[in-house]
Amino acid sequence: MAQLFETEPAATKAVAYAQVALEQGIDTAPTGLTYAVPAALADLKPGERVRVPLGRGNKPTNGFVVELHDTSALPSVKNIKPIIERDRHGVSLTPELISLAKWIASYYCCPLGMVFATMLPAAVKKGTGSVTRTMVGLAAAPEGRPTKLSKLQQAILDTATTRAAADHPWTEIKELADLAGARSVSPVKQLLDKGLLTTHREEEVRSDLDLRAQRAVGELDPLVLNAAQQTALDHLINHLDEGFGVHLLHGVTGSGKTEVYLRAIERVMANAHANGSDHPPSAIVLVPEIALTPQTVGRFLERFEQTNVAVLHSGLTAAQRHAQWRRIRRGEANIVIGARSAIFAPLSNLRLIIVDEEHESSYKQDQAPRYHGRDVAIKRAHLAGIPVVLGSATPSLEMYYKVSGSEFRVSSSGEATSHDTTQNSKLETRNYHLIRLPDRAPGMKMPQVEIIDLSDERRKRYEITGKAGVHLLSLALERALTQTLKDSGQTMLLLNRRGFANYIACPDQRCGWLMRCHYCDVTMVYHKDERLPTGGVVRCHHCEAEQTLPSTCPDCKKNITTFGLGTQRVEEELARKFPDARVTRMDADSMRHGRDYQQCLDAFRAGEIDILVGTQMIAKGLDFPNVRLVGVINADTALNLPDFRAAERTFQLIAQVAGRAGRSDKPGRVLVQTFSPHDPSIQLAAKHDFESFAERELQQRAAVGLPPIGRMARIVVRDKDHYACAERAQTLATQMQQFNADAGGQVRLRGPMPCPIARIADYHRQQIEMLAASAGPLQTLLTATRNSGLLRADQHVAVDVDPVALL
Ligand SMILES: Nc1ncnc2c1ncn2[C@@H]1O[C@H](COP(=O)(O)OP(=O)(O)OP(=O)(O)O)[C@@H](O)[C@H]1O
Ligand SMILES: [Zn+2]
Repeated sequence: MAQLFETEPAATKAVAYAQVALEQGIDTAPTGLTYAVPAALADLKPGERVRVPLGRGNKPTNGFVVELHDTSALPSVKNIKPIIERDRHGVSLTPELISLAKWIASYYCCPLGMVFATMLPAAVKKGTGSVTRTMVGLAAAPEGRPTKLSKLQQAILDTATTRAAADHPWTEIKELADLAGARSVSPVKQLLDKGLLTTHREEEVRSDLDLRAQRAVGELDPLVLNAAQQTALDHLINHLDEGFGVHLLHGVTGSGKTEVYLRAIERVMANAHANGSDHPPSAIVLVPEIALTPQTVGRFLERFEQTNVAVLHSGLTAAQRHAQWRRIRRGEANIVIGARSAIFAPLSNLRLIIVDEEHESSYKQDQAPRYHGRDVAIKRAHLAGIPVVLGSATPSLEMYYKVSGSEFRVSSSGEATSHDTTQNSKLETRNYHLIRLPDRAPGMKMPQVEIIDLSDERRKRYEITGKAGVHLLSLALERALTQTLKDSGQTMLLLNRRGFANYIACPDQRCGWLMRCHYCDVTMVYHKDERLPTGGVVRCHHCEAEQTLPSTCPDCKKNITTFGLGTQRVEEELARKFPDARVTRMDADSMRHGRDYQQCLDAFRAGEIDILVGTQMIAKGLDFPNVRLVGVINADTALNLPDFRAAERTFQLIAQVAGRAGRSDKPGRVLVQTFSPHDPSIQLAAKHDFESFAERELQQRAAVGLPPIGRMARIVVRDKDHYACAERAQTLATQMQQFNADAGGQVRLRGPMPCPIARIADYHRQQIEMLAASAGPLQTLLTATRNSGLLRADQHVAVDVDPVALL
């Protein structure tokens, strides 16, 4: 260290001090470390990405400047290490994003630098695809005496002058020569030698993304909004300049929410000088997973052809993502459509945020920082003082609870009563609005949903055939399929489980052998695969471990049996029963790349597929007018999971997939097969009755203080060593109980206890669950625990605030 100062005193003399948050996240300094700013970097600004030395070995490490100070708050100024250099590609974040990052770091209990790292696409950090071009332009103050110029030299100088006047001061050497009619670049070089032209290096990211190809086709006729759409739009327009507000657009499936978003954005774009900013107005549209929602994206690209749209999602190559980000950062694109992380788009003058399908769990990131894209969107809107629109046919209970100004309070038995929640929520509801689109867009009706009792069905089959056993397709669904095929309509069949069979077992119940993963506490799933000599493979859906299918039980040597449902089995059953139908399966196994979805959906739209079988992937936002039949093979897959949101998920899945039917003037029909025909979430989904479902479910959650009425956080401790895991979890829990008691005991702590899946990928897992009446006490407890050094954000401990996945 000392040497560094002695050898380069002038360059490293500190002109200021910077708080730098390191991307790798340092738990002992969660908000960053102090570094000296050398004279060479005197113009450094907050938000810039820099390289700094770390640790004894001064390992160069990336971080972001959070704040700059004239003096250092640290006692020994001598030992402060200097920043090495700024990011080679000049990457920086806007002040607005710095504020947002600070909130995320504190709310989700994650080191600030890790949040910054998450905000930037990896391709931007690596500079993938960037090339440096040498540009030439007129020299500001030509050196030397004017000399006589050749005709070509003069032509080039004139061209450069004209371009400069037209706001293009810099041109590539070759291009300038071409424009002036010179055959080679030598006259340009001569002018550079004479000092009449000068050079400048410009970085550019090359990528070949053609957004035009992704536009929706058709739908060119301007739609006339129906009354509810118009009311919704008027409401939004009225609030555009009213500052922060959350507007939940609860519109039934096919109610035309997209059209409302489009018009609201049109309005924002038209109002260029609304707030006196130099930058054009901009907007962000979040969609759950772009590969699954190509139609929504297509509609935006179609409508805003003139404006500059950028897309950000995992289907792009690294260079394409980098190029899109640069366009946004430079202000060339001002409408950004993307998945979760697009909420970090570095836009200036942001005026509106839209979160489509806000209930989708894919908005929650499952690694640190474990943020929820929708909630970050709300915070970003709050910081920017602008409206955010959340759209869904099946709103999350979190959002519905907030906007409906619900009367639910945590009951006395739930311990979690607190007066301050009531007051907070009163304050909050003023900014929260509910807009409803109760009917489908003109010309379409909600489909009729029938519930089919599978136990009844089993009995009927037995009476007819004399054979016991479960059939994937009920008689009613079989008949409906036959009819739909005859009418040249299309069908979607949902089964939320991949593979062929999810149980591989010994047929002898006294033996009871069941094939489990070696590394996880779950059963293995059998996948058929004709490309394999064995005809299939047994796979774990949690760690991806694979084995071959055993032919006999390892314990008692009887021939094994496979049972349980899977999409492959449905596909096989359809091939047997409807040999002439064109069937395609759409799940994570059959669709490996973004373009697979695109191809499959294009084929479906073109009518080349009669029956589309798939997991929840097919339930999302798709709009195909010829779908007349939707079948849910088994509505119970999510119902019995050990997760307090099981009913909510079941409701959403059924309501959403049912919503794919009848999206034209032809009526749609939906058949839902279940062993729990009287379950309220299934019953109410069949009636399209979201309100009753929500009221009922909220009442039950209130009774036990669960979210959204109470707030939850969860800590998962994992370790390959069972005892180390249990011990660490116990130490943590004991310490937390103490902190909680010290702070007045406002948090209900549960655990440590094994997670519902107690081992994944050979890691044992223990959890501690926290519930409180509001977020504040959870924050206090987590902060105290972190400050005590017990909550390192390493691979052994995961902190999850507002958890979505509980397994
Ligand atoms: N006012 C209108 N008149 C005629 N058609 C309309 C109108 N508004 C929307 N549509 C059409 O209705 C269909 C459904 O609209 P959209 O996909 O926006 O529904 P949605 O509310 O997003 O539904 P979901 O929640 O199921 O995704 C689209 O094909 C759209 O073009
Ligand atoms: Zn496994």
